[in-house]
Amino acid sequence: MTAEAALALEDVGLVHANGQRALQDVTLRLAPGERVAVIGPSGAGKTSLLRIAGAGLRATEGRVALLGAQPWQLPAGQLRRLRARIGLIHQSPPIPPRLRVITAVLAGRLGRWSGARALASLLMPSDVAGAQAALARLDLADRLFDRCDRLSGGQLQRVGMARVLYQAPELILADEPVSALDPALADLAVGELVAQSRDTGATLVASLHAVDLALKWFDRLVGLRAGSVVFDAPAAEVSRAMLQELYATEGSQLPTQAGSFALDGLRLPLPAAACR
Ligand SMILES: Nc1ncnc2c1ncn2[C@@H]1O[C@H](COP(=O)(O)OP(=O)(O)OP(=O)(O)O)[C@@H](O)[C@H]1O
Repeated sequence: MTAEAALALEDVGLVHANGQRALQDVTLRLAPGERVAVIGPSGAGKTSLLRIAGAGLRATEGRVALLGAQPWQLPAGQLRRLRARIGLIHQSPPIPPRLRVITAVLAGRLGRWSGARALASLLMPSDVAGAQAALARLDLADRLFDRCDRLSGGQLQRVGMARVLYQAPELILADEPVSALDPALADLAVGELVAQSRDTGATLVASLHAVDLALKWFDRLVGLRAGSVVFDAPAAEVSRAMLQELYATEGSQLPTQAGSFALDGLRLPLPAAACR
């Protein structure tokens, strides 16, 4: 395992505290700036994988290197600083309901600010333009001063994403970031995550339910099923047979933004490779 990978997992396994195995022998290596979508049926282990990648959960087997460090060997202060270089996007962002949108977005940089600046920003938002610009990218600039508990689930998801765009981390880990968005907004939002990675050089890993979104926006797809990597391939090489095998437990349907569709009647604008 060398230091230059943005993320390296080697033979990683995870058994949850209740004995449930979530991951087995997962080996993945991402170069800095790489963009990877993790796809797979429900329960495949996508969330578990991202939590391990973000040093939120410790693997029970194997080795993990994150931005050149081995997170679980760091003292608490260094682990905190490492986590501040990672942007986590959750399906349901853990944002206190009474917080204003602007404060939630500015919180993206709390880990990098001094204690005094962080406290001052909580009392009096310091970078209104910066927060507004991040929200505008997700078509939410008009909700800047709203309270988060006045937002819909999809709006809240976009606030969580704006927070990470504002944070500008080196590694973005997005766990089903667009599950509550309509197809047009989902496309916009995933496009903005990809643009952020292109513009800043950030490495991006996103778990996605919608196969068409993954194929459209990502260079590389990792298919996960029952805790194991079924394939790890450039998007252009992901074939219908590979997807069929990955989603075999879900019948003949592939999950997409436009709704499930039968593999046999594949008419969606998927890259040519996926229609083979
Ligand atoms: N905290 C937990 N305790 C025990 N088992 C868990 C826990 N979290 C997840 N699991 C189990 O680990 C396996 C993988 O779950 P995980 O949430 O990682 O899958 P997923 O691919 O993200 O699923 P989904 O697409 O439905 O969100 C599942 O069998 C799940 O039941």
